[in-house]
Formats: sequence, C-alpha cells, structure tokens
Amino acid sequence: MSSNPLQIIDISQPEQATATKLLDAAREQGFLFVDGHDFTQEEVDLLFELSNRFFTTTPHEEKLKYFFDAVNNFGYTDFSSEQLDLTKGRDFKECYNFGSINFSNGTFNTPNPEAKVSSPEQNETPELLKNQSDLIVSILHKYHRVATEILRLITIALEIEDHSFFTAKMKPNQKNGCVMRFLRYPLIRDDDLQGDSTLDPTIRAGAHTDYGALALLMQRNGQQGLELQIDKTSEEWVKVPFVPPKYQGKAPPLVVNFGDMLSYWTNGVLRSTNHRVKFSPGETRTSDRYSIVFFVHPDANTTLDAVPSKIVEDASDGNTNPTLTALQYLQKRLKETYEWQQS
Ligand SMILES: O=C(O)CCC(=O)C(=O)O
Ligand SMILES: [Fe+2]
Repeated sequence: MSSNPLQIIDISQPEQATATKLLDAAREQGFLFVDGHDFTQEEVDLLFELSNRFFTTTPHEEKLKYFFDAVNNFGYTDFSSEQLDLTKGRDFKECYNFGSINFSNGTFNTPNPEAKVSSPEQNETPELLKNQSDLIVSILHKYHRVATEILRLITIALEIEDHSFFTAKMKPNQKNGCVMRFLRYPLIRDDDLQGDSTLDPTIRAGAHTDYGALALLMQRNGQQGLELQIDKTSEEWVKVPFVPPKYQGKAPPLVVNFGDMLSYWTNGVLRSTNHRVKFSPGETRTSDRYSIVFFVHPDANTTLDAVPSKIVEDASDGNTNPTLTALQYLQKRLKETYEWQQS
C-alpha cells in the first residue's frame, strides 16, 4: 500500500479529542478518512455490485433516457458531458445521481413538477435501481447520520455554543441538495483525444473543488485514482490510497472532504482542497474505478452568515462575506464556472 498522507479519524471515539483532530485535518488538509461509521462491508459490496450491474448491463441508449435533469437533481450523466478542468479535456466517466432525497420518509428521485424533461423516463428511476430501494434508502440514512455527526463534531471544535448549528439546517424532510452519486471511470478510454496534444487522456475527472458542504466517498481496493493538492505551496499531487476496514464486518473508512460552501461559511477555516482522478501511465491497473460519493448540502434556504465561532471570527480578513442562501451560493458558483469557461 502506498503511504497515506491523510489522517484516519474514528468518530466513535471520545468526542472532544475527536473533534479537535477533525478540525485540525479540515484546516490543514481539507481531506481525511472517517472511521467508526455504521456501514457494513456486506451492504457496501451490494451497493457497488448494483452500480456495476447498472453501468455494465444497461444499454447506452437506455441510460440516456434517464438523463440527469438539474431541476429534478437526479439521473444519468454520460461520458464526456462534464469537464471539471477545461485545460485537460472532458471527464471520461459516467455517473448516476440519486437526488431529491427526503430523509424522514426515505424517498428519493421524486420528480419536480418544474423540471422540463424531454423524455418521461427522466422523471423515473431505472427499474434495476428502483428494485433495490431498500438497500439505497438504508445507505442514504447512514450517509445522513455520519454527515450530521461530522458536522456536530465540527461545532464542538469550533466552539459554537449550539451543537446543532449545522444539523438544524439539514432538516430530514426539507428541500436540500444532498445527492448520492455512483461513478464509473472505465479502464480503457475509447473517446478521441488525439486531436489536441494539450489535453491529458489520463485525467478521468479534472481538478476541482466541491461546491457543497461535505463529500463522503467510498472507493474499492485496487481501484485508486483520487489525487489531492494538499501542499498549499506547491503544485504537487498526492495519491489517496485504499485503507482497509478497521472493524470486523465494517466497510473501510470513508474519504471525507470539505466543500466550498463550508469554507465560505467559516471564513476559510475549513479548507476546500483541489482534487482530481487520474489513471497514471505505467500504473498496473486491471479494472475500472468505481466510486460512490454522497454530497452534503444544507437546506436550500439556509443563510450562510459566518458561523458564530471565535475561531471563525479570528480568521476573518475584515471583509464580510455577503449573506447568501445555500441555493444562491450554489447558483453563484455555477455562474462563476460558466464565466471562467467563457474567458
Ligand atoms: O471518484 C472520485 O474519487 C472523486 C469524485 C469527485 O471528486 C467528485 O465527483 O466530485
Ligand atoms: Fe470532487
């Protein structure tokens, strides 16, 4: 196993020491491994098998009927339709997003009447996935639980008096942007990047930071590829290894990163770190990379005023961030991305 640049923090351990370690990792690296979660190896295996079955047995034209709709916030994303880093070519990956999640009644992919879908299937979940809704709902609940525990520990470390400061803004039945995403990066890249020598075909997801609050990622042994720019003073990329489970029967620790929204909300105390997925030349790689990510967003109408913490206050550069809601913040970031693409 390659060396591990990240801390492994067990959130089932005594809270004050755990909270302090969590904040240190969030400030310094923006990424860490989280252990002490509820996921079993068995259910995570079943989830990855489901993802594998969906991507490899569904005909391409069938997948396209379920194409991602941003208003619905769920569906399929095709190869080369996302480009996280414009200088490196399009991302060679396919994804399926589960969204419109209501954590209290366990529903997901609920069609939004405002979505202007071009095929009726865009309001549906593919049969193969729908048939496994018990597994999906159980996983979504566990993801929600671990995310809210991490956010509670962060309030303790930031000395925010109200330990429900973040979690109160993630009401289980409110409109939120939380998404669970299946990703597949095929081993063999069969699109055509030959025409432009400035593009790098080994990049599978271009360098980016995540927009939301937190991302919680599951990866598989032998399918690494995630790389981070941890060192603020260099352009160096470091690889994230696979870390095996610590507890018998439990799944490996989750790779957790803090997103731009939490960074904004805390005057940059929590770091949102640049990352990418790359299949490096010369690596002995025998399979596709499958990963599963849960993106955590607070409820749409949450106002992102600086959190009430002395640590956050002390980090201020004197300029007050404009008050934005979580939804406005997301729209602003998407607009910035768009403008950057125009320049
Ligand atoms: O697949 C991975 O390891 C990373 C995915 C990712 O960074 C993203 O989807 O934002
Ligand atoms: Fe990401």
